[in-house]
Amino acid sequence: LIGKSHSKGKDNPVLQYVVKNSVREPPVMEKLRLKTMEDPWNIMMVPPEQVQLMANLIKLIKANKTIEVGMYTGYNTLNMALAIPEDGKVVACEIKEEYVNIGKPFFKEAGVEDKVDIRLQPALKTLDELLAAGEAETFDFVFIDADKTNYDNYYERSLQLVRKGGIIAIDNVLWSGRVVSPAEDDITSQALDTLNKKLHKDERIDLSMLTVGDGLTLAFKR
Ligand SMILES: C[S@@+](CC[C@H](N)C(=O)[O-])C[C@H]1O[C@@H](n2cnc3c(N)ncnc32)[C@H](O)[C@@H]1O
Repeated sequence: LIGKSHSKGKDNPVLQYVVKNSVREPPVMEKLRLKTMEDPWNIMMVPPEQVQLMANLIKLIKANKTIEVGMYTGYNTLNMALAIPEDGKVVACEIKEEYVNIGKPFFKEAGVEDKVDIRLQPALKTLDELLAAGEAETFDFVFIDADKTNYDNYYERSLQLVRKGGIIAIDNVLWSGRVVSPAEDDITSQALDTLNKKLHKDERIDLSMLTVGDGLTLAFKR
């Protein structure tokens, strides 16, 4: 697995060629990415080559309402906010205020702050609140990228929240390759492997598992 262009794949000439010859990053996103690179946990950030794919999918399906499960500094939240129409919405789930505060000024600079609805609490609570508020089947695109052991819960909620033809994108599904034979005490790899195998048989979706970044599954709701 090549990995992300700013971490494991930093010195991979083929990946760097891909980035150099295909990434079209808006200046405000470049600023947020560089700011995020100052954070010691920048390895968590979704790479530009991946956010651009998700922006293209969002435009392709004419997504209006989206959800980010695990926002970190908001690089993909900003990406989605820029890809949706003026009246669109991104519900951004995060538990750490320090991360949210890094992203906020860039949402403002991009003029998309009104599209971003930040929920500073556990993502599962937010997804359950959206369902309780009658928002089932009103979302077009969900990106799952928070605590891995909760992924199955996020996936099941997302399937209820997304409309037919909507997309659930699930990040880190290859977990640096560790899903291939998870160690006995590695509950994260085990959880991801179990979810991958469940999705393979799940008749509620069509799917593609991509080797971009740390592995990205696209689940298209039937
Ligand atoms: C891999 S990072 C997300 C990267 C982000 N999607 C991006 O665009 O760069 C995972 C984030 O999920 C957050 N997180 C962890 N557990 C969470 C939970 N239960 N609810 C909401 N966010 C959570 C972490 O604080 C972290 O910022």
